[in-house]
Amino acid sequence: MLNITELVGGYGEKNIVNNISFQVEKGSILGILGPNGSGKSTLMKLMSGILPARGGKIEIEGKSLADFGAKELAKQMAVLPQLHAHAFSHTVRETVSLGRYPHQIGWFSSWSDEDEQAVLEAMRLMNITHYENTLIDQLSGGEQQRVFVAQALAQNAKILLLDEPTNHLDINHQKELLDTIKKQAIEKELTIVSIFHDINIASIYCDQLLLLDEGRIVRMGEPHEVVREEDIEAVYQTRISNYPHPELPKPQVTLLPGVSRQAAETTIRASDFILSPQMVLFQSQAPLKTVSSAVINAGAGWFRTFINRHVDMTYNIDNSFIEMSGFIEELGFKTTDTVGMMTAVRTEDAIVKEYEAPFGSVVIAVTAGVGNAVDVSKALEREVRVGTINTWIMVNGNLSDEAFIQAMITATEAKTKALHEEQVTDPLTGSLATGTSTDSILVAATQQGAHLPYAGPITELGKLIGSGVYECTVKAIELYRERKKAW
Ligand SMILES: Nc1ncnc2c1ncn2[C@@H]1O[C@H](COP(=O)(O)OP(=O)(O)OP(=O)(O)O)[C@@H](O)[C@H]1O
Repeated sequence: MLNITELVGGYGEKNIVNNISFQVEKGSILGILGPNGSGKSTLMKLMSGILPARGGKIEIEGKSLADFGAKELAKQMAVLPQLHAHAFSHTVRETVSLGRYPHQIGWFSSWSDEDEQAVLEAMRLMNITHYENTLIDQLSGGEQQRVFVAQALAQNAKILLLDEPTNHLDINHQKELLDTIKKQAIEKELTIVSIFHDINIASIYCDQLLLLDEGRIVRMGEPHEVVREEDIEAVYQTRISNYPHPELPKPQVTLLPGVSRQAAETTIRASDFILSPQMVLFQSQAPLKTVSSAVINAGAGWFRTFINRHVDMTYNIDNSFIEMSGFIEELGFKTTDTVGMMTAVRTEDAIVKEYEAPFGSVVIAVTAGVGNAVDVSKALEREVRVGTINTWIMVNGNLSDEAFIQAMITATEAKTKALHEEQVTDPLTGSLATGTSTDSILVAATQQGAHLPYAGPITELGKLIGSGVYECTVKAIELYRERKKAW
């Protein structure tokens, strides 16, 4: 375990690092974050003993750094510095072999099998074995970086201090290198401290993060405790936004640019919806922020083309995503820019209406087939039959995340109320239906104009969504029934 207590140090008259205390457990990675000049490299230099501390303690397994001889310390701690000065050129193998110097005895070479194995293993881990006889000077920056990490690994020290290990590396090599380092930390119980400029990568790979500003700790803890909008914005003095990693509980940040091309002013109009037997189509001038349960591009994203495609009742394709993508591309649209839904209902019968309010307006579009409606409270007792009500809520306004979710709740309640009003029953249970078995919903917004933080029925927006979805769903059901009668 590495234990730092009230560490102070700097250059000349000035203390750069002030009163820093933390511990790093075996098998874990601590990431150091902080803006340029915040003292990250100085802290590393103090921890490695390259720069003598002016106050505080650095202990490895309870033993003070000052009590280690140089070679003894090098067996405990390997350092990957930020800059590599080469007085003369070595081959890759020679450079990696330098990592073994703490293990050499006496003045004359005592190269052992263990040394050889450590060098081969380090080159293998960093995937540089094929360069072993190449001169360092002839490698790219990223390749050189992997050689220096290999040198640190060959040292077989229990503590690794890394200053921007992924500097110069492309995204795949960043991942490869950090996967390897993480694996080594876990399997060999290494203690790793690393400086990162990339907050997202640090969040993904580190167990603990330490955020430095002007030589002091602003915050330390697990990534969710440190990668917070307020702290990152204050320390880096830039606007950012937090978002969740799609697969891991590791918060991520993204920049909010100070300069960007002004988005074209966009208004969603019911009159711009095109209804045909093939589909309901709406194309926006600018991308709309969208959350949906569509077949194509479900979830959250920004899209310009919105399709509710008519398919035959018998449509049953294993990979509907690929088939639907083909349909979209054949029409000349881009799948990456399109939200696509399907329905067996006649799409030319879609109900599309526009509702005005002081804040802006909402366009609701509904297709409803209720022949196989479902009483969801009895869903466990009944077999599943396909049926679809597709509801789109498109808002000329700027919605918060809460508003997107509340819009879905409000719309779902309004849909169910419409089914009750129309006395739609579940054909299998005979009770009042609440929806159908594969209903889909979409909320999209221009994110321009009025800020709309909420969309429950207590708000103007919620009132429009509630009454609009109710009205459109009632009309869509009535039209669906008329068509059925006519057949
Ligand atoms: N050898 C030195 N002599 C005097 N001052 C130094 C020396 N090295 C660094 N400094 C100063 O110490 C402060 C902290 O520098 P340090 O390199 O530790 O920051 P850092 O957080 O690693 O920055 P970066 O992200 O730019 O690498 C800076 O103001 C820097 O000018």
